[in-house]
Amino acid sequence: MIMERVSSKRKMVPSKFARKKPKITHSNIEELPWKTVSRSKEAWSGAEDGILELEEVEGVDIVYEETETGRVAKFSVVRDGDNAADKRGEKEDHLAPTGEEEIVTRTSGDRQGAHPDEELEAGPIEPPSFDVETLLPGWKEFPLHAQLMRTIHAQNFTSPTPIQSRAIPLALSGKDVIGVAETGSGKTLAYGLPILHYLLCEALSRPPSKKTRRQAKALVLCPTRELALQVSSHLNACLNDLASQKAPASTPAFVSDKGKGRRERNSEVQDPGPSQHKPGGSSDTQPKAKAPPLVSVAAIVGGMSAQKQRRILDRGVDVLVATPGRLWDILEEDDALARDIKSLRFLVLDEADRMVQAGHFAELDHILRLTLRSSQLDNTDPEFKGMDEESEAQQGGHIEKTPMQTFVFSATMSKDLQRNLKMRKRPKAGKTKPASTLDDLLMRLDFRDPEPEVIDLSPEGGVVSTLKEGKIECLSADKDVYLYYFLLRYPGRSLVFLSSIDGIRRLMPLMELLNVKAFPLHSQLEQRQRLKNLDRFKSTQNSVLLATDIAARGLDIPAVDHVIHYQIPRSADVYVHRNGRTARAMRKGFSMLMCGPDERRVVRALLGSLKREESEIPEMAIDLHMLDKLKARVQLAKQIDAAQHRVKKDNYERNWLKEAAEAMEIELDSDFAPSGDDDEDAGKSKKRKDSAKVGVLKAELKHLLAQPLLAKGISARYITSGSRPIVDDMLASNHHETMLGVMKGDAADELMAPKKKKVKKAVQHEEWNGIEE
Ligand SMILES: Nc1ncnc2c1ncn2[C@@H]1O[C@H](COP(=O)(O)OP(=O)(O)OP(=O)(O)O)[C@@H](O)[C@H]1O
Repeated sequence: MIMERVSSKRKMVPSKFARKKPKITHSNIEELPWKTVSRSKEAWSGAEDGILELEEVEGVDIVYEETETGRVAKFSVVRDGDNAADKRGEKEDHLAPTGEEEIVTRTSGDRQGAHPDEELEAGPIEPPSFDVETLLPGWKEFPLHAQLMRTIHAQNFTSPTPIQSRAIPLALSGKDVIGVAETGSGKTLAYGLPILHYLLCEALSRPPSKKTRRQAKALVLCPTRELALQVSSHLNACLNDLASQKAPASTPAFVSDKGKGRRERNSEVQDPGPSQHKPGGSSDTQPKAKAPPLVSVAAIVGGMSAQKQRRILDRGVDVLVATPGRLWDILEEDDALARDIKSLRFLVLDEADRMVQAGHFAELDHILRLTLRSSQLDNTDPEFKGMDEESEAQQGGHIEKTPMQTFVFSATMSKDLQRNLKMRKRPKAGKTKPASTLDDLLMRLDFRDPEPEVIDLSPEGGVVSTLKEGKIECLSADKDVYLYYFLLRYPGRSLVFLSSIDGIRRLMPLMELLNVKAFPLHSQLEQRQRLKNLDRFKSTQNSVLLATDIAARGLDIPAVDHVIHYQIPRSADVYVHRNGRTARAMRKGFSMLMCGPDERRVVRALLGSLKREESEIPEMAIDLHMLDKLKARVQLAKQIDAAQHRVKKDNYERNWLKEAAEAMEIELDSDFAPSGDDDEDAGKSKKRKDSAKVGVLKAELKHLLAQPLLAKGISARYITSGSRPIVDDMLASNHHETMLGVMKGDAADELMAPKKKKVKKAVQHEEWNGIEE
C-alpha cells in the first residue's frame, strides 16, 4: 500500500512487499519510511495550496482500532527481511529531522479523489449533505455548510453557545458584528463559522483554476502568537471532517506538519469526507492523489521562520490568522498580499483592546488603513486616500471593491467603546483629533454597516457563572509558602499569573526544588519553547504554568482547574481575562487572588471598576499547622537556590575575567586571579566548600520532602487511634494524597463565609486606570 501525507504533501503507494513471510512492525506515523517524490514544475504550479512537498511511503497497512478516546489509526509496516531493511536504509536520510517547523497548522476540507490537474476540467463540486434535523437538532436553525455541521457534530457541540446563536445569523446575513461575551463562551466559532461557511460555499461554486494564486479573503488579527495559532487550529478543526473517518484502508491521506507541532496536531486521520467532492465522478476504488484543500487557513506569527511563512503566502491561503507585527513585516514586501488585504471579504479583530495595549498599534494601524475602502477614505485623512490611489494606479487602475464584513470580538469591551464602534465616529479630515489610541484604532475600522450589530452578553462584574473566586491575604514575603500550600492542598492544573518575568525566573527553581512540576511562559522565551511549555502543561494533569499576561487572553487550555493571581492584575480587564483561562465552556473553575497588604487598595479599585465590592471575594481557609511545615521546606529551598546562585555567579565572574584577560592579552592582577598555587588551591577549596554546602542543604530538603505531612493530632503510626484516627478516611479513599489527616476537596469548598458588609451611605468606587508595569 502507498500512503500519502502532506505538510506539505506526501503520498502512499500500493505495497510491493507481497512476498513470503512478511515481518510486521507497528510504527508511529513519524517513524514510517517516508520518501520524497520528485515532481515536475508544471505539474504543481499554481495548484499547491499550502503544500510544500510530496512524500510517499510503501508497505504500510493501516489498522483502525476503537479505543476509549475514539478511533485510532495504527500503522503496520510490512517488511520482507533484508531487502526491506535495505530499502529502509535508503530512506534514512530522508527521515532525518529537518529541525524546521511548519507554520500552516492545517490546510483542509480537501477535495479528494482527483489529481489537481484533473480538477481543473471539473465543474462546480457537488456539496456534501448532512442530516441536521436528526443529528444536530440544536443547530437546525443555522444554515451552515454540511462540512461544518459534520465537524460540529464530531466535536460534540450539540447546540450553539449564546454568542454563537446571536452572532451567526447576523454574520450570515451580511451584517457587521461587535460581539462581547464571557471568556470561554465560543466566540472563535461565532465569527469563524460564518466565514468558513462563506468560503466553503464559494469554493464549491467557483470554477477552480490552477493558474491563479489563492487570494486571502479573511484576516483574523490576534494580539498574541499563541492565540493566533490556537484560532488557526480551531478553524482548521472545523474543516477537517473527523466525523466520517471511513477511509478505505487503501486510500487514507494525512495532513501533516513537520516537527513537534505536527505530532501534536496530526495524529488524526483526515476525512476522505469531502470524498463527496469527486470532480469528474472518480470512483473510490481508484488510487487517489491529494488535491488542494477547499479552504485553507494559516497562521502568520512572529518567532517562527518568516521565510517559510512567506512561501506559504506565495502559494496563497483563504484565511490568514495573524499577529499584526509579523503580518506588517511581510506586507511591506509582499504587494500581492497587500492587494489581498485591500479587498478582503472579512476582517476580524479578536481582542482588539489588547492589541492596542500590546504595543502593536503602529502595525495594526497600517494594516487597518489597507482595509479601508475608497468610500471611507473620502471622509477621512487625505493621506489614506493618496495611499489608495497610489495602490490603484499600481494595479492598473483597478482595485476590487468587494464588500467587507467586519467582526470585533472580545470578552471585555466598555460600553463607551461599544457605543463608539456602533456610531463609527470617524472624524472628517482635519477635524476632531482622536481622544485616545483606542479611538484612533476605531476610526480605522471599516464597518460597512451604518448600524453594526452590537451583541453584549458579558456577565455582571465579568464573572462567569461557573467560576468561584477566593483570596488569600498575606505578607508579600509569604506568598511563596501560600502558593506552595495551595498547589499541594489542591492538586490539579494551575495557571499562576505573575506581573514580571523576573518573578517567574525566581519562582521556577524553587518549584523545581520542591518537586512541583512547573513550566514557564513569557515573552523572553523562544517561541518554540513557549509552545513546548504550553503543550507540556496541557498534557500534565498535576502541573503549574508560571506565566505573565501573555497567557491571559484567549488561550483555550482544556481543564485548567485553578487560576492564581500571584500578583494583582494591572487592570480589571486583565483580571477578567486571566480568570477566563478556567471555567470555560460551562466547566467549573476556581480563581484565587493573592493579596499583600500594599495591594489591597489596588484590589479595591480593581473590583470597584467592575462594580464589585472587595468583600464579595471570600477568604480561603488555611490549615496553619500544615502551612508551618511547608514554611520549613520553602525556606530551605530558598537557601539552596541562593547558594547555587552564588556558586554560579562566582564561576561566571571568574570565567568572564579570565576570558576577557586572555582576549586582551593581559595578565590578571593577583587580586583578581589566582597568582600562585596557594591562591589556586584556595579558590578550588572555596568552590568545593560551596558545593558541599549546597549538597548538605539539598540532602536536608530531600529528607524533609520525604516526611509525611501530617495534620494536627494525626499519627501516621497509629492510624486507628490518636485524637483523629485516619483509618476511616483512608478506607473511604477520601483522604488527601500528600497531607495525611486532611480530606480531599475542591478549593471552592474551602472558602470562608464572606465578611459582613458595613452599611455605607453611598459606595464611591475608585476609578481603576491601571498601573504601569
Ligand atoms: N457550541 C459549542 N458547544 C460546546 N463547546 C463549544 C462550542 N463552541 C465552542 N466550544 C468550545 O468552547 C471552548 C472555548 O471557545 P473559545 O476559545 O472560542 O472561547 P472564547 O469565547 O473565544 O474565549 P476567550 O474570551 O477566553 O478567548 C473551546 O474549547 C471550544 O472548542
